[in-house]
Amino acid sequence: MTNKLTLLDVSLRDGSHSVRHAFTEAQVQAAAQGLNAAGVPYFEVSHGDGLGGSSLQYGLSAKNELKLIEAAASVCTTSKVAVLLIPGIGTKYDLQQAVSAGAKMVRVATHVTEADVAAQHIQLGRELGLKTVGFLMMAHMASVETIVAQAKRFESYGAEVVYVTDSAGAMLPQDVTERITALREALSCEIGFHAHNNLSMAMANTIAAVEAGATYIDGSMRALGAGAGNTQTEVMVAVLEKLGYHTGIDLYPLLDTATNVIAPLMQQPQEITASSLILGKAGVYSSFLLHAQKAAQQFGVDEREILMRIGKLKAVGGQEDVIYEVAQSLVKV
Ligand SMILES: CC[C@H](O)CC(=O)C(=O)O
Ligand SMILES: [Mn+2]
Repeated sequence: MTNKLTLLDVSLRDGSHSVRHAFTEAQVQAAAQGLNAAGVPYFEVSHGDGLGGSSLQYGLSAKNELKLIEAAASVCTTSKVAVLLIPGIGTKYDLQQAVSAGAKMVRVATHVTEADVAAQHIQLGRELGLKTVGFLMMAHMASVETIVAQAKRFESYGAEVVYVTDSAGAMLPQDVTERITALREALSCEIGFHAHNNLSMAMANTIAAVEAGATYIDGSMRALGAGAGNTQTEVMVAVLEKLGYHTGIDLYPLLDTATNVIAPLMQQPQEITASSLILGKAGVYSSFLLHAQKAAQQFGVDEREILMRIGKLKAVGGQEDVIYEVAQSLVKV
């Protein structure tokens, strides 16, 4: 088994949820400069919900994401800019625009049982010469057999890497090991893993993933991401190197960027709060957290109750409007 890993930093995309999609060009460019100096192979830039996500349903972006992609790409000599594309939110046209702005990788994301909606977008990624990745979200909601079947679809469309995505931060190391091992056995392409820290399992799950054969791993600086955030990139580099893996990343420029660029822009500490813990416990999409907080305030109800109900309803990405319906139903008359 190889000990070489490819790290992808999601601070400037998953972190967009945490700052309510308010990144500026200057912030993105400063972070991009640091990631490039550290030799991080790929980093993602876009609205938190991917290309085309800026909307009332998901939250309006302060700045045009194409300008953010351009600002990032213009300072990269070795690192490559990645974009997330959720079919139905982003379009093929959005992807073409992102490529003109400098994107070199696309991650086409679907709910874990809906890989079939990604065929055209994955094919387009390959036609455009992008590194093309399939991203199976809410992976805790499907059995190992289902994930394998869905991942095979991504691979058949042309995905070069398939990710297991723990969107709700609900998985335990054993769940990760089972899923990555099964994909490793069933697929020829590389396997990736994306964690959320809602149950404080992000690093443990990341280690389980690489030990089971994942070679693409996500993280975010200072853990800046939805819910309790992601595996912390700078910590992950130190831990993985200590375990004998090779990331090719220079730790000091990464630490400087986390300290001087990311920490000052954070709107709240990236910690495990009562509500982010409930995300993990109930298996709720991490990006629902701030929407649930807003709905709880608006209707005067307990945000933990909203999240528990959302978990029972098995709501998935794209159903943010259900959060407000649930909040309203909890109002005592
Ligand atoms: C809303 C898209 C989502 O944030 C993608 C992702 O990072 C995940 O599912 O964890
Ligand atoms: Mn995420």
